[in-house]
Amino acid sequence: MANQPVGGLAPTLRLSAMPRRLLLPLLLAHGVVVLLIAALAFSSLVDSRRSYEQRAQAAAASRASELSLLVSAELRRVDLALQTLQERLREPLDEPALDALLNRQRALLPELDSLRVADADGRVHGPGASQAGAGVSNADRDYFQQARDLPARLAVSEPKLSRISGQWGFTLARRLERRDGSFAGVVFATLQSAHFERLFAAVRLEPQDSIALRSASVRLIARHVRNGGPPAPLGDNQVSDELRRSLAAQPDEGQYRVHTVSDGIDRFFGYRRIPLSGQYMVVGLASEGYLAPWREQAWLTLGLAAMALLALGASGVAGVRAWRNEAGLARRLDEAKATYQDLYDNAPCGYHSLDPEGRYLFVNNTELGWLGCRREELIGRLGPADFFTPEGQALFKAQFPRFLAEGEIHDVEVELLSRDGTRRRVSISATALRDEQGRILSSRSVLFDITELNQARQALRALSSEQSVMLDNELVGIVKFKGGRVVWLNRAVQHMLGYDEQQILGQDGQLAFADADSFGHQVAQARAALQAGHAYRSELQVRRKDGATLWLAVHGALLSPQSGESLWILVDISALKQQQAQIEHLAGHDALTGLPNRRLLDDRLRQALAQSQRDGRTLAVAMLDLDGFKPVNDRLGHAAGDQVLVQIARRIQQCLRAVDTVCRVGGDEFVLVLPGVAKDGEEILQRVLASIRQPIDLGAQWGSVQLSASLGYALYPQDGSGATELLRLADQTMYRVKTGGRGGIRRHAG
Ligand SMILES: Nc1nc2c(ncn2[C@@H]2O[C@H](COP(=O)(O)OP(=O)(O)OP(=O)(O)O)[C@@H](O)[C@H]2O)c(=O)[nH]1
Repeated sequence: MANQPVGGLAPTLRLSAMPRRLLLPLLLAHGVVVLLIAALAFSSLVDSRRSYEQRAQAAAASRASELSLLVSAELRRVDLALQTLQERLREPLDEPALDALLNRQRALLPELDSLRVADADGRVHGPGASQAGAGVSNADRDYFQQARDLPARLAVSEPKLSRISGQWGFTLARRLERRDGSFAGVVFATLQSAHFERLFAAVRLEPQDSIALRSASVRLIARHVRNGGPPAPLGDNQVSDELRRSLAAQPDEGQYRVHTVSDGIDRFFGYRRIPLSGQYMVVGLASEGYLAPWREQAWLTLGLAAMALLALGASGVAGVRAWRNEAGLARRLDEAKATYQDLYDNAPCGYHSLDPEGRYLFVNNTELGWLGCRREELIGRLGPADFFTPEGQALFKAQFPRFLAEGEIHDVEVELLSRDGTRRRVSISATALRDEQGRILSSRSVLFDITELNQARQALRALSSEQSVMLDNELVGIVKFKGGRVVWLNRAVQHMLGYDEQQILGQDGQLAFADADSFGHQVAQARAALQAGHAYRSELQVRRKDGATLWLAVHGALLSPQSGESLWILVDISALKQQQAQIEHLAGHDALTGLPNRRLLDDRLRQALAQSQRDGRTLAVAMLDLDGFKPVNDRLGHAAGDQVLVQIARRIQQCLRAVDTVCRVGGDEFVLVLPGVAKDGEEILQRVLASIRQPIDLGAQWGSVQLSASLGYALYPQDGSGATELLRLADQTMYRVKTGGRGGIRRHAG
């Protein structure tokens, strides 16, 4: 099963997918908007251009109409003149009169190239006619024939090159009739193309606009293009097909658009037929001029569209960058999510979220491992309480109301029982997530495995209790000093010293010492050792509260140089000391009689010698051997012999002074050391022998015995100077007594 998303992080992390999903629609939307703007701009421009074109065509038609009126007015004036002449010439005039009449009329029409009359044969009359073309017949001219054949109408010629002036123009003519109505010729006026060209030049035009006057058969009469262009092919009837088609459909007026062949310029044309002459006024407005505002508008529109597209492009780029950034952010968020998921799942603690019924919503891998379950076995089905031991469940029940009330619990310790029966002690802390009404929606918990901690804690507890027992024992005193004052002590110390705790706390320890000097001496020694980093060991004889003394083995160590705390262990070694004394006593004394033995004799004798050497007084060393002791043993037994020895020893002691020493050095041999004897000390020795000779009562079992002793002695410094020598001399002397009959006393005699 795939890892579930980390509970609280999941909603945030899911946002990261949104920009990626939206990118394509966003780009498409950008594309649509771009197309829309382009389409709008295009459509606007097309509409606008069409409008400009329509306006151009309308303007062309309008201009054509205006100019046709202008030309028509010109022609009408000429026609009026022709009609006037028509009337006046009903009566034949002689040449001079005719010339005068024509001149008067011509003076009124300066635009005319010529105003003449042709007789019925076509011969021209009038001013300048004879010079210009005498004898020439105009009877072949179209206007002549028209005027002759159509009496009521103004005859209009096709454009022609004047035979007289050599200029292009056309002729208007009227029939002349005599009074009887017979044909008398024609009166005709010629207008030069140049006149119309000048007329047209006065019209305000754009540079490439054109104005043309064409005959009824569309031959070019006059043409004006403001900025010139190729020479006009006057008299030519080469026109565009569009014009011909338009004229076929609309002979009086119309519009069309065409690419002018002669100068290659695109124009909107309007034409208007001049009713009087049947000629056509054709005005061409160059698209370049007429569409100039549209072009400006087009540029403006295109500029705005371009700016809009740029802005859109920029926003698109920014959007893509933002997406990239967001994609990067999403990737980082995904990585962070993976990291957190990993942390969540593999954290060294258990995490879970529960629904309000206490069932798992989320659980991490660590906790799953603890429970020995798969995630799908738990989610929505079981809760952690299902894995608690009965004690844990009881604790959970007890804690749950508090959790509901406070919304959190901390460090509740329970035991989890995994599927395989493994017990694991965990510490649970949980917080509740509530809705606005305060109802619990879910809870989040963290569980720490404290199995080892608990074991350590139990071990520590056991150790602590062991330590308490140890510390609280009655035998080993433990006391802690800080700053030279007792800050803690155990009961053993109280028992040892006979003080209660409060009497010792805060004291410096002097109360256990007999005097301030010995205390000060100990403190100085201990301080020196501790400051040198050593433990301090010593055996001290201290004084109890009741005045009794006891021996303590003291072991002190500095706990912390910074705090100056030291711990002291006190062991009551009074009994040990006593035993030591006994052992030492035994080592130096005879076990049966309690008298010093030979080992101690050496010390005592040397001490006595030294003393005698110092004070110059006489030292007597005597060797005493019982007489007939063996028979006591033999007769009464060894035990009786022992009793005899004990009593003899006591008697000797009783005879001696405190400064004297009696040692048992053999079975029934004794050495007596008598320092500072007056004369030779024999008096004391005699008293000893007398004491020995008294009957010895051995009780009902053995009765009494009576013994004597032989004693030989030597004096220091008179007889010898060293201990060995004195002993040897005394021994030799005693043997002499023995051999001399026993039971006597004798001094070594040189
Ligand atoms: N009961 C007893 N007898 C001991 C002890 N030490 C030695 N003896 C005995 O003391 C006796 C000493 O021998 P001797 O000195 O020859 O005995 P004596 O009978 O006094 O002889 P003289 O010195 O020659 O008079 C021996 O029999 C030892 O066995 C002891 O501690 N207790």
